[in-house]
Amino acid sequence: MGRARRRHSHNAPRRGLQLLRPGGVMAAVGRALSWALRAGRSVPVRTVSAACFLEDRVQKVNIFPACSYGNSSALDTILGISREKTECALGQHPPPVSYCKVEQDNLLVHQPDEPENPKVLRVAIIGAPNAGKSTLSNRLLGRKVFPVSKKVHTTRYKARGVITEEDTQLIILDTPGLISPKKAKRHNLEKSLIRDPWDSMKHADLVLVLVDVSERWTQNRLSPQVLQCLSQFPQIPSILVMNKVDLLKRKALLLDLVTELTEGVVNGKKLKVKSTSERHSNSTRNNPLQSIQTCLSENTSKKSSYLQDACEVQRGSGSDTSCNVRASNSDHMLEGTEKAQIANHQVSRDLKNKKGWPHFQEIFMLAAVNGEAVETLKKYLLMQAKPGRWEYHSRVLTSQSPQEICDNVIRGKLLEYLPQEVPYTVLQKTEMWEEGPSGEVIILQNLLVQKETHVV
Ligand SMILES: Nc1nc2c(ncn2[C@@H]2O[C@H](COP(=O)(O)OP(=O)(O)OP(=O)(O)O)[C@@H](O)[C@H]2O)c(=O)[nH]1
Repeated sequence: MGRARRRHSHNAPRRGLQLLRPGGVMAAVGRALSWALRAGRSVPVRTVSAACFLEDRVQKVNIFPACSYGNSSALDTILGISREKTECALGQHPPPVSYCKVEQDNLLVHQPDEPENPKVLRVAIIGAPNAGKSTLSNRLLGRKVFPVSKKVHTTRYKARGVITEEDTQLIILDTPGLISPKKAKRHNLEKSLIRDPWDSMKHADLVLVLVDVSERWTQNRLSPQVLQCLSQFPQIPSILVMNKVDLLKRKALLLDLVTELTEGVVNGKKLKVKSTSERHSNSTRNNPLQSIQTCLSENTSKKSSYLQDACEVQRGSGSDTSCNVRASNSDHMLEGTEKAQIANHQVSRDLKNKKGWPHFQEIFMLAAVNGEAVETLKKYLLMQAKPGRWEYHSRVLTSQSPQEICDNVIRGKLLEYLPQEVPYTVLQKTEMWEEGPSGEVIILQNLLVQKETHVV
């Protein structure tokens, strides 16, 4: 879609694309956005799609009747919210970036205002599609800068989020969900979905592997693509983050999952599972895990409440286990040469029976959606930062342009509310981007679909 969008840079719809019709999908999309963004009402839509405010303010989106683009006198009418209300909303939710591209661009090239002894850590977040990478990134940043939806492949390309606290800068590299080139080809997905996670790894000081523990079929194994990524960059320290713990009814299951996902080894030490009852009675045989706690590291501050409630895992003194996974050249993912395909096949075969990674240095369990234990993870990440130059000015929150954020927010909502494959083929075309009377941004975007049937 990204490539197509770049190609399609003008008003006239290209062959195969339809400008959405009055009262058709447009209205449906209008309603979808309206619901999604809790505008509270939907009104007939003619050719204009949506007006929205950046980021958190997007909930103020109105679907409104067409007006002539750039007609500022119409803006007052279509805004539909009072100046006082807007000012209040702006105060509560300052935007993550300036809505003005030039201003954001200037900030991005601005000399970082680093202190005397700056520290930095670049964290690549990788994982299967829908694991919650963007949700976690947003939580860490404390703002919604990355798109989230319940459908897979919401994130289409890598983007950076920046957290600056005191002398430390964390750069969060949010990536598309890892998928195999075969799958990408089958579903005609953009190359960025294959390329970007690998690119992010190249720039990372630490890799955060996110696993959705609520997903029954994949909760106990890392995907072959994740394993491939890890084995390609074994020198980069990695941590395992088990997400969506809130959805897990039986928290004790976490204990088994940790063992499988780590092959029973964390930070070079064998995990020794010990029940709480064993601690008290010195006998596990007759006492299955009942009330269990975890203690994955000596650093107790890293424990999440889930871990504490779930199980106790004690590190034994065993030595590091060797990993049989052979590294492959990531370039083969991009070039698609015959040699690369053979290498890829070989690695896939090697990884086929492998489920976990025995080189994680820490484990976290959290629920990104409600922020549970995310602060603990953030503190840990800040502590991992090493002396190094900041990359961004402390006022930068993301490397994305305002337009990219807006496109993402709307795409996230389309994915959330339009059925099946429809949102994957919608092209977004921004027609208007203007400041409203109270400093809010009014954005009009046309949504273009590929099939006649999607118009109705
Ligand atoms: N219950 C629950 N849902 C979560 C949690 N974290 C994320 N989600 C939901 O999972 C879905 C996917 O989240 P995303 O952040 O878009 O996942 P992603 O890994 O970025 O997805 P891709 O763009 O496909 O790579 C959304 O509906 C989130 O609200 C969590 O901790 N608990």
